[in-house]
Amino acid sequence: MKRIIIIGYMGAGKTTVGKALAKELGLQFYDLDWYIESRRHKTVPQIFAETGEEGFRKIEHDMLHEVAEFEDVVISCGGGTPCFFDNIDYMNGQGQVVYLKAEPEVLCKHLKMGKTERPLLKGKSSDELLTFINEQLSRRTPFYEKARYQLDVSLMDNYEKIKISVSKLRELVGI
Ligand SMILES: Nc1ncnc2c1ncn2[C@@H]1O[C@H](COP(=O)(O)OP(=O)(O)O)[C@@H](O)[C@H]1O
Ligand SMILES: O=C(O)C1=C[C@@H](OP(=O)(O)O)[C@@H](O)[C@H](O)C1
Ligand SMILES: [Mg+2]
Repeated sequence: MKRIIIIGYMGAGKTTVGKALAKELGLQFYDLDWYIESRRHKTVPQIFAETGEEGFRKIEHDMLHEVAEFEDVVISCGGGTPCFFDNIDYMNGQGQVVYLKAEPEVLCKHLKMGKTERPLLKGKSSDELLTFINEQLSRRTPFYEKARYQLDVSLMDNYEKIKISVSKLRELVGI
């Protein structure tokens, strides 16, 4: 039974790489944010607007316990998932957890390119975004570093190289 769980900061490429990895391995792919949206019939920004971050974190915790029971899956979490409750310890007990790591500048670049709406970053200028990432990343790193595996994707920073990220990830996890 395979269960690979991908964590890391917003913009690291968890959703993108997780999906590509699942496809290559013929495993089912779950993105925790998408799962929450389909179970709650609401978007992540709507949930934040209606229940605040605190409400979102409770839902995220409960939904994590649903998806992390599924077998033969790749699960991509949200950037904050490992940093609340005992989520990271739970994930480590459930599967092979990989921290997708990237430099703040790379995260910033990805976040500006993507279309996904992220309530925590809304309305920030370029400078504010980089400052925010630096601060929040240093608070979150101790949680991310509890992952069993780490893969730095800073040097794999273009679409062709997503394939390389996937094969390095496979090598790392031994799958
Ligand atoms: N290795 C990469 N090279 C270039 N762009 C990437 C790479 N990984 C992700 N992206 C882009 O960065 C944005 C954020 O990726 P996403 O997978 O949503 O990150 P996360 O789920 O970690 O927040 C997306 O627009 C995605 O296409
Ligand atoms: O880092 C965070 O706290 C969040 C990351 C998002 O997921 P991605 O990391 O996939 O963007 C999403 O769960 C929500 O907007 C909160
Ligand atoms: Mg994502």
